[in-house]
Amino acid sequence: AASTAGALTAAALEGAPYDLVVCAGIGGGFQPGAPVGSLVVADAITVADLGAETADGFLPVTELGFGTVTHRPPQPVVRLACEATGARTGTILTVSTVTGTAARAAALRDRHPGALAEGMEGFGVAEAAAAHGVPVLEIRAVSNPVGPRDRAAWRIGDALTALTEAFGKLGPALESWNAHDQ
Ligand SMILES: O=C(O)c1cccc(C(=O)CC[C@H]2O[C@@H](n3cnc4c(=O)[nH]cnc43)[C@H](O)[C@@H]2O)c1
Repeated sequence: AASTAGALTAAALEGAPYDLVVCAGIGGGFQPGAPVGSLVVADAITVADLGAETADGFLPVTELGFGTVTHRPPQPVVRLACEATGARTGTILTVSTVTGTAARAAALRDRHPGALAEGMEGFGVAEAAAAHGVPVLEIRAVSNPVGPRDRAAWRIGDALTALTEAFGKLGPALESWNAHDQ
């Protein structure tokens, strides 16, 4: 969030503001929707653990009466990105603790039925972009299943290769999008 805000501020001060912020990285995939090696583009970027724990369960900040928990990338950009890269689309959760048990994965799926992936940066990046009035896109290549911690199941190299290939297609596809028409 801090780096994104700094880059957006610097660009604006130089008179060359950005039209789009792209948050890209590897992530965990909820099974069976997002297998290892697949790509996910967010139609919603949702922070999963920003709130308060109560005796009756978790309350997101919005239910406490403040803040935001979801940012929605522009639909035309999501569609272009999916068409160009073959990515699936769904909610990408932002967590501050990587999920490491089946119980936590199930709890997240119960609370966020549309969740396909989780990562750690998307919501912070989206908050910074929103503060600058710039749209945001999040793309994740799935390096591991969301669930019981199993380092042997990580495929970071394969995920980074998939992400690199996707980026080769994303740039040209996004050039056909006019930020000012959204
Ligand atoms: O130690 C672990 O069990 C563990 C499992 C998965 C990922 C990590 C990381 O520290 C990676 C942080 C980095 O990668 C993204 N990422 C990748 N997989 C996940 C995930 O399953 N849940 C959340 N974030 C993930 C994350 O966005 C960071 O950039 C450690």
